[in-house]
This record gives sequence, structure tokens and C-alpha cells, in this order.
Amino acid sequence: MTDGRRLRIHAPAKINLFLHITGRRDDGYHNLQTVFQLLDIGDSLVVETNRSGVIALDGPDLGIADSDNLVVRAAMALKALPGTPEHCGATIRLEKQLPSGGGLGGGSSDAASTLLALNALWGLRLSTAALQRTGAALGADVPVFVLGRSAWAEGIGEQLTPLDLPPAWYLVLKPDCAVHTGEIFSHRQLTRDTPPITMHAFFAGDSRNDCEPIVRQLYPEVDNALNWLQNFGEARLTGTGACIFCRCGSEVQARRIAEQVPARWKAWVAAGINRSPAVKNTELLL
Ligand SMILES: C[C@](O)(CO)[C@H](O)COP(=O)(O)OP(=O)(O)OC[C@H]1O[C@@H](n2ccc(N)nc2=O)[C@H](O)[C@@H]1O
Ligand SMILES: Nc1ncnc2c1ncn2[C@@H]1O[C@H](COP(=O)(O)OP(=O)(O)OP(=O)(O)O)[C@@H](O)[C@H]1O
Repeated sequence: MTDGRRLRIHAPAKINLFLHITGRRDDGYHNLQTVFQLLDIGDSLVVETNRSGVIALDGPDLGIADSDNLVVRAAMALKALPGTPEHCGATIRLEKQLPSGGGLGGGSSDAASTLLALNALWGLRLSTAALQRTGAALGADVPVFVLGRSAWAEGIGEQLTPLDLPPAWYLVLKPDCAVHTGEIFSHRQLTRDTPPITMHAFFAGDSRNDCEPIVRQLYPEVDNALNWLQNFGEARLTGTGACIFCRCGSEVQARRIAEQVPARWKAWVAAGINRSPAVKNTELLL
């Protein structure tokens, strides 16, 4: 390992184009079907290695201890693997654009980018599958960001089939609230028995987000935002929210909607991407 190697790496957002919950496992996690669409908006990390073995985080206050930040947890998870030399350390600057608890997978993407960057900078030579296994222990959405492809997903989100989705523009909107994923998945009235569908049925338009009725009920702000965005197209929740999105015919149309978004809500105009810039950022180092 070389001392003081530095890499800027992106951490893209995702939206769930649909989310069906098909069952509940014995460990409480839910089996689901979803399509992860990666977006060209996201966080950014600057990772600089050291040989003192220390992991340090430089980033905005997310209201959690540094040791709970998924960036630090990802680095520590790599350090805990048997092949990682003791002296491997890093300072990671986190530049957040994505909201926490937004359903855009920001924390999970930060974690995946950390795994990808440190695997390359520390010269660990771990396979994508090994990084995905380490990532899955940090969050159900981490493996897709390690893969770095838009994908069809099953299981708890870790059984991935890469997809090349057609070009698309989205208006993504964040209502003025944060949704707690665990609260939605543990709700008594959550639909947990949606019959599995085929990819063909999804592309034919036969899908929804099973979390949406519960989130609308518990978070009136999300309900209001969905009703507002519905005026412009098919508005849908991503993950367990709070963010919602609507597919637009063009970038111009998305920007027109963005201009009309009430000030209390944050909005992004985003293009769908099929490959993560994070993977490209590390490729030159491997
Ligand atoms: C809803 C999605 O955003 C869809 O992309 C993800 O499945 C959630 O992924 P995540 O935020 O990385 O979620 P995790 O941090 O792994 O899990 C948070 C909590 O959600 C519940 N959870 C999550 C994923 C899943 N397939 N089944 C669950 O029941 C569990 O109670 C878990 O304790
Ligand atoms: N680097 C990070 N960025 C954002 N949240 C983080 C980070 N590290 C830890 N967290 C914690 O993780 C939780 C959810 O983060 P995340 O941004 O992945 O949620 P999300 O956008 O709802 O994603 P998902 O779609 O995976 O549910 C929050 O409670 C937050 O405090």
C-alpha cells in the first residue's frame, strides 16, 4: 500500500421504480421485488489513505456518532476482514447532497463507494461478490451500489440482475419529513403477500410500491406531495420514502415541474444512468 493515495469517488442515488413485498423471512426481513434505477445525482467522497490504521471522517453533522456513519462502518468492516493489513487507514471527506432517510439510498451508496475506494486504494483485491457480502451486512441496498448497475432485485435486495434501462428523466421530490424504514416494514397493515411478477409484467406497467399506502397514512406530508406530483404524471414513492418521483418526457419538462415545486419541498432533476460512476472512479486504480 502506498501512503497518502487520494481518490474522489461519487456515490449515486437510486430510486425504486417499483417495490413489491412478496413475503417475510424468519429473521424479520422482507423478501421483495424491485427495480433499482441509478441516478446521476448523488454524494461525493474524497478518500485519502494513511498507514496509521486510523479511520477518520470529515463530513456534515447527520445527528449520529461518526462510528455509526455508514462510511466509517464500511471502512471498519473492510479492516475487520482477515486479509486487511493492520496499518490500513484512511481519512474520508463526505460531501452530502442526498437526504438521510430519503429512500434514495444515500447512506448505502456512501458505504458502497467507501468499500470500492478502499479495496482499490489499499490494494485488497477483493472481488465484487466479496465486497457485496461485506456490504449486505451494512444495509440491504449496499450490494446494488457495489455492483454499480441499474438492476432487477429479489431476495432482500441482494439477488441482482443487471438491467439496461431506456434513457429517462425524473423529477425527484423530497417532502419535508424523513421516514424510518424499520417503522414501515414492521407496520401491521403492510402488504406482505404480493404474488411475484415477471420482468415482462413490470415492463408492461403492472407494478406499484407496496409501502405507499402505509407511508401516506403515517406521513401526511408525503401524501400531499404525491397528490401534488400526480398532476404532472405518475407519482410514486421510492423505497420507504420520504422521496417521491415522477418520470418525465424530457429534461425540459422535468425542469418546468421543478420550477413549480413549493418552497418547503426540495426537488432534483435527474437522469437515469445504467452504470455507477463510483465503479468507473476506481477502475483505473485496480
Ligand atoms: C426499502 C429499500 O430502500 C428498497 O430499496 C431497502 O430495502 C431498504 O434498505 P436499507 O435502507 O439499506 O435497509 P436496512 O438498513 O437493511 O434495513 C432497515 C430495516 O428495514 C427492514 N427491512 C429492510 C429491508 C428488507 N428487505 N426487509 C426489511 O424488513 C428491517 O426491519 C431493517 O431493520
Ligand atoms: N453516510 C450516511 N448518509 C446518510 N445516512 C446515514 C449515513 N450513515 C448512517 N446513516 C443513517 O442511515 C439511515 C438511513 O440512511 P439512507 O440515506 O441510506 O436512507 P435512505 O435514503 O432512506 O435509503 P434506503 O433507500 O436505503 O432506505 C439514517 O438513519 C442515517 O442516520
